[in-house]
Amino acid sequence: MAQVKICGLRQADHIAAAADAGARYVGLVFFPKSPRAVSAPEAAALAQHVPMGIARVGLFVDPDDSLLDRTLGQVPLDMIQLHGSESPDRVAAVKALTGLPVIKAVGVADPDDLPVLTNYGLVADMLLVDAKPPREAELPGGNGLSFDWRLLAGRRWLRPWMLAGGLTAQNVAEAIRLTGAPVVDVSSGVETEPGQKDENLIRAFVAAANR
Ligand SMILES: O=C(O)c1ccccc1NCC(=O)[C@H](O)[C@H](O)COP(=O)(O)O
Repeated sequence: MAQVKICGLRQADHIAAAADAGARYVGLVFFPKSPRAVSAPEAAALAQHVPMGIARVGLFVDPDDSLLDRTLGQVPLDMIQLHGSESPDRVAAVKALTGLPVIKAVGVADPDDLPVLTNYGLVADMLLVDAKPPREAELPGGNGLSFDWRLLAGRRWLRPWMLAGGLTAQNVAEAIRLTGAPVVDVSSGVETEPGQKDENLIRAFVAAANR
C-alpha cells in the first residue's frame, strides 16, 4: 500500500475524483510546453477544489524567482516540485525563497543515476525518482515511460520519496512490491490522451496503489 499523487490535473471534477478515491497529493503543472499546463488563474480556481489534508503541489521546470513569486502570489500551493536540472543549491534557494517544502525530481535510467539522490536528499524535503526522459523527449517528465524498478530495491535515502514514471493501475502494485515506494506519482497512466485525465482511470490507479 502506498500513498498516491495524481499529477497534471486541469479539471475540478478530476480533482474531486482523486480526492474521493484517496489521493494524498495533487499536482498542478506550471510548464507552458506541457499539455497539462495550467495558468496561474486556472490553478487558483482549481486549488479551491482541493480538500484539506491533500497537498497542492506546484510543478516547475527550472523556474526563476520571478515565476515562483508571481505564481505563489496567486495560487495557494503547499509544496513545490522541481522537475528540471535544478542543482542542490538551487533546491535550497527555492525552499528559502518560497518557504515551502520542495520535492526534487531525479531521472533514473541506470545505476549511475542514483548517487545524486543522496546529494538532493541533503536539501530537498522529498525526492521523486522518475524515469530519465529520452534525449528526443520534448518534456522532462510526464512521458509515461518507466525504468527498471529493480535498481531501487533496498535503496534508502535521507528523505521520504515518491516513485514515478509509466505507472498504471496494472503495474503499480508490482512497482511498489519491487521498490518499497511509500508514495507513487502518476500522470500519463490516468489519461486517455496527453493532458486528458480520466476519472475511472484515476479511481482504478488509487485503488490499485492502496490495495
Ligand atoms: O506532466 C508533464 O507534462 C510534465 C512536464 C514537465 C515536467 C514534468 C512533467 N510531469 C511530471 C509528472 O507528471 C510526474 O511527476 C511523473 O513524471 C510521472 O509521469 P508519467 O510517467 O506520465 O506518469
